[in-house]
Amino acid sequence: MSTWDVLVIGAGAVGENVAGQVVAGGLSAVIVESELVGGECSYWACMPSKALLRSGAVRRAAAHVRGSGVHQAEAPPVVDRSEVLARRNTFTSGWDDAGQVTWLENTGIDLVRGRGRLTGERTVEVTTTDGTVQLEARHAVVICTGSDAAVPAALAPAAPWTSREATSAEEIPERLAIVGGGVVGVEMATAYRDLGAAVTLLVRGRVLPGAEPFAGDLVAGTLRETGVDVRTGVSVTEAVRDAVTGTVRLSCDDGQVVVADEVLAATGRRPRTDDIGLSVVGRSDGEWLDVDDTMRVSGSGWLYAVGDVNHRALLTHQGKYQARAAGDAIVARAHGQGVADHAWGAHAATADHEAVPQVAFSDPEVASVGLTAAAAEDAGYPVRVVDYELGSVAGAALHADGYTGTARMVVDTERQVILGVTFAGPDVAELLHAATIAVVGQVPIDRLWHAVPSYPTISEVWLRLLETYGRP
Ligand SMILES: Cc1cc2nc3c(=O)[nH]c(=O)nc-3n(C[C@H](O)[C@H](O)[C@H](O)COP(=O)(O)OP(=O)(O)OC[C@H]3O[C@@H](n4cnc5c(N)ncnc54)[C@H](O)[C@@H]3O)c2cc1C
Ligand SMILES: NC(=O)c1ccc[n+]([C@@H]2O[C@H](COP(=O)([O-])OP(=O)(O)OC[C@H]3O[C@@H](n4cnc5c(N)ncnc54)[C@H](O)[C@@H]3O)[C@@H](O)[C@H]2O)c1
Repeated sequence: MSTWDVLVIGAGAVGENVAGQVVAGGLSAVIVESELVGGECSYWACMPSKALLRSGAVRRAAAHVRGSGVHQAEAPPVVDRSEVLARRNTFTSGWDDAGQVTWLENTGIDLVRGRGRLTGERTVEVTTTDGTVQLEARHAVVICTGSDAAVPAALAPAAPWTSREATSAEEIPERLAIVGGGVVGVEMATAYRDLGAAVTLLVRGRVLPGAEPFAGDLVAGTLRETGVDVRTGVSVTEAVRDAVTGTVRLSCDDGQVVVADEVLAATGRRPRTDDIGLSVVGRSDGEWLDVDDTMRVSGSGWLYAVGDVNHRALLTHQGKYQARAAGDAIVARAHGQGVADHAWGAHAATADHEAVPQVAFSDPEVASVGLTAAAAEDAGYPVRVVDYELGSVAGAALHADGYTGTARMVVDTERQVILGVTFAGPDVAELLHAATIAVVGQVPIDRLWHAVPSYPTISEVWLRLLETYGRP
């Protein structure tokens, strides 16, 4: 039995951050990884997907500025597929984790390669290529095993692509059907359209159902205008792959049939907690893990669950935020120090509840933080919603000819603070952090009038939103 202060299972971005945080706090840490150090985000999610999207986004942006030399009729698709894929491959380091392993070594984090499983209080067995090893933690075990794509039963017989195949593909299918209109669905519809595939997006409800409705409508409309066959309110009931040609035939509940060369299941995630020994803490394998705000698994004093696996916010930046809180809480508890687990305390991931930022890098982008108008009303806040057309802002008009987009601010009228903001339009991603600061800081509306946006930037929409709301 080898012993460390903290044992982390899963070396995705989140596990790495937990381990880094506890080592910085003076504890020893070992991390157990069954695939690639760096996890989903580095090799099959954020990085390759954004790399696939970037070239098309640049070409689109140029096509919307007269005189750039790129004409609207020329974009999409991108000019050079193989260059896009090659650029994507540099961001995944060719699916080689040597660079991340060097980071672990330089940070003083030990690595055991293999599959980890809880065997008792603070003990983990790792199945390696050479057999099993037993590890023990003095203070805490942290589960950071992430999530896998959830494939609906109706699609499973056709062995669909998941986000892994979509982000690592070396060939672009001529016809790609995508099932699911969440973030993966719209981002991959945008990327594969830009790469020249004929894309059909099959959505059982609305596009981007978690966002403000105008955002999903704008994305659906733009995808349609640029050649994507977007069908909403439709469910796939059967999927069959032809054994000879490899083509996939999808039958839908409205009687339509879609034939494609490949189908992508973009239908959400399931926890990677199969067979990891959760009975040790009275839980069942295969469950999402409920945690308190310091990421401690409910009812346990030593087991933490951080990142996707706790299902609080399935985003890299939010998982890393949780990792900083949990890592520092583990260090404080190990040293017998107090833990600031009150709302917005140093050891509490309070922002997970009502202040999560997210950008969908679709065409156009959707950037949001905090509560939508509907979520704020459901939560019982007294709400006033303020909308402003981004195209009327001078900076946006300069940014792109015919700029189309909308900004929404959701205000708590009792406290006069902002509960949520959504921007939908070209290149809005970088606008988001100002909104995040306003929401997390609960900056009073009357003080925001003194935060002057530079002229002529798209950020001037802040002033327009305030003017529309009226000075309190
Ligand atoms: C297509 C796609 C695009 C995305 N884009 C973005 C984006 O742009 N921005 C964003 O913020 N988020 C994005 N996300 C979400 C983001 O990828 C996840 O939130 C993030 O990867 C979660 O990190 P994690 O460390 O919790 O889990 P993971 O990255 O999944 O890491 C878990 C690690 O644990 C290992 N593991 C699992 N079980 C065991 C075991 N028993 N023993 C040992 N090791 C184990 C796995 O091999 C893996 O390396 C995207 C997701 C997808 C699918
Ligand atoms: N840019 C980003 O931040 C980014 C990009 C991609 C993914 N992610 C994260 O990864 C996670 C997974 O993304 P996702 O798009 O797979 O999940 P999601 O939950 O965002 O969307 C899944 C969609 O599939 C639909 N769906 C579920 N089951 C279905 C079925 N049987 N048939 C038809 N439709 C079905 C749902 O209604 C939903 O609209 C998300 O939590 C997301 O936040 C983030």
